[in-house]
Amino acid sequence: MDKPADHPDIPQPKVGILVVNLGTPDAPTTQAVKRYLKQFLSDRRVVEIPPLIWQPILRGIILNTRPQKSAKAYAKVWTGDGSPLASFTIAQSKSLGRRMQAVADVRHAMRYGNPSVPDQLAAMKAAGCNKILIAPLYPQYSGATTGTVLDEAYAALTRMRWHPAIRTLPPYHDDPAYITALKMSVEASLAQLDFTPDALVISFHGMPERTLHLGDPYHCHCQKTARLLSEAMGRELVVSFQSRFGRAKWLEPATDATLMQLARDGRKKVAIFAPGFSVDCLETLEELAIQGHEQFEEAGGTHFAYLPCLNDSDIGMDMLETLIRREVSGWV
Ligand SMILES: C=CC1=C(C)c2cc3[nH]c(cc4nc(cc5[nH]c(cc1n2)c(C)c5CCC(=O)O)C(CCC(=O)O)=C4C)c(C)c3C=C
Ligand SMILES: [Fe+2]
Ligand SMILES: [Fe+2]
Repeated sequence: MDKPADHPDIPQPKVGILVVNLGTPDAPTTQAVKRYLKQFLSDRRVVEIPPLIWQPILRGIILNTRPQKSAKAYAKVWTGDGSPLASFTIAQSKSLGRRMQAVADVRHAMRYGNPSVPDQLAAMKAAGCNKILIAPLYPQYSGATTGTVLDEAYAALTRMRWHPAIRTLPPYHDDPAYITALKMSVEASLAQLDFTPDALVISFHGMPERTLHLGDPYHCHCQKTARLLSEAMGRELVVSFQSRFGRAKWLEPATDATLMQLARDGRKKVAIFAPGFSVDCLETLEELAIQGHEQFEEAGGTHFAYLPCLNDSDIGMDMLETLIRREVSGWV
C-alpha cells in the first residue's frame, strides 16, 4: 500500500520563507518619499500618539516639509539598482532562495510599499505553500519593527479561509551565529583600513525613550548585542543611537553627539558600524557614512570609516541560513 506522503492526490507539504524588511520609497523624489512616509508614519506601532492628535501634525506639517529634505538625502545614496535597502533585501532573498531551493520557496516583502506582506503571503499560498516562516530581518525586537511586520502578517491571515501553518523568526540579537558573523565582518572590514581606530562606535537606530519604560525590549536587545560583541572581540565598543525623529526624548547617547565628543576628547580616528540594520540603507549610507563623517571632521576628527552591514555577504548569508534552517527544521 502507498504511504500517504507518496499518494499522488495528497498535496506534498511545501515550505515558504518570507523575509521582510522595512520598505523604502520607489524613487528619490518628493512625491515618492511623501507616499512612503505617509504609510510608514501612520503606523500606530511607529508613532504612538493618538491619531486625532498625530494625523493633523503628519498631514499638515511633516508631509509638507520632510519629503523634500529626505528625497535629497535618498538621491545621494540611490544606485542603478534603486534604493540600497531594496536592492540588498532582494539580493538577500535571492541568495537564500539559491541556498534553500531544494527545500523552500523564498520570497521577500516590505512592511511599507511593495511587495507587500499580504500580497506575498497570498502569492505563496497560491503557489502551494502550506507551511510558511515569516522572517522579519531585525536582529533586535521592537514593536515598531518586528511587531508591526507580524501584525501585518496576522491581519492578512485573518482574511484567509485556509491558513497555512505559520512560524516566525525570533529576534536574534544574542544568537551566537549573529554575534560571530558580526565579529568576522567587522574584523575583516577593520583589517582593510589604512589606520587603527582610537574608538569603535556601534550605532543602533533610536526609538522614543518612552518605549523602553513601556516594556519594549529594543533598548535591552541593542545593549546585549553590543556587550556580547564587545566580549567576543575583546575590545571596547562605544554604544550610541541614531536617527532621532520628532520632539520626544529618544534613547541616548545620540550618535552625532557621540562622534563629536570623541573627536573633542582626542579620539580622532574612529570606525563606526550599525549591526541593527540587516542591510545598508539611508540611515547608514547617508546619515552615518556621509553626515557622521562630516560631523566628526568638523569636531576635529582626522580619520573616519563606516563599516558596512552584513548585507548579502557570504558571512551574513551563512548566518541567516543557519537561523532560518533551524526554524524550519521538522518541516524540511
Ligand atoms: C532598525 C530598526 C529601526 C527602528 C527601531 C526604527 C524606528 C523608527 N524610525 C522612525 C522614523 C524613520 N525611520 C526612517 C528610516 C529608516 N528606519 C529604519 C529602521 C528602523 N526604524 C530603516 C532601515 C530606515 C531606512 C529606510 C530606507 O529607505 O533606506 C525614516 C525615513 C527617512 C527619513 O525621512 O529620515 C523615518 C522618518 C521612527 C519614528 C521610529 C520610531 C519608533
Ligand atoms: Fe526608522
Ligand atoms: Fe535618518
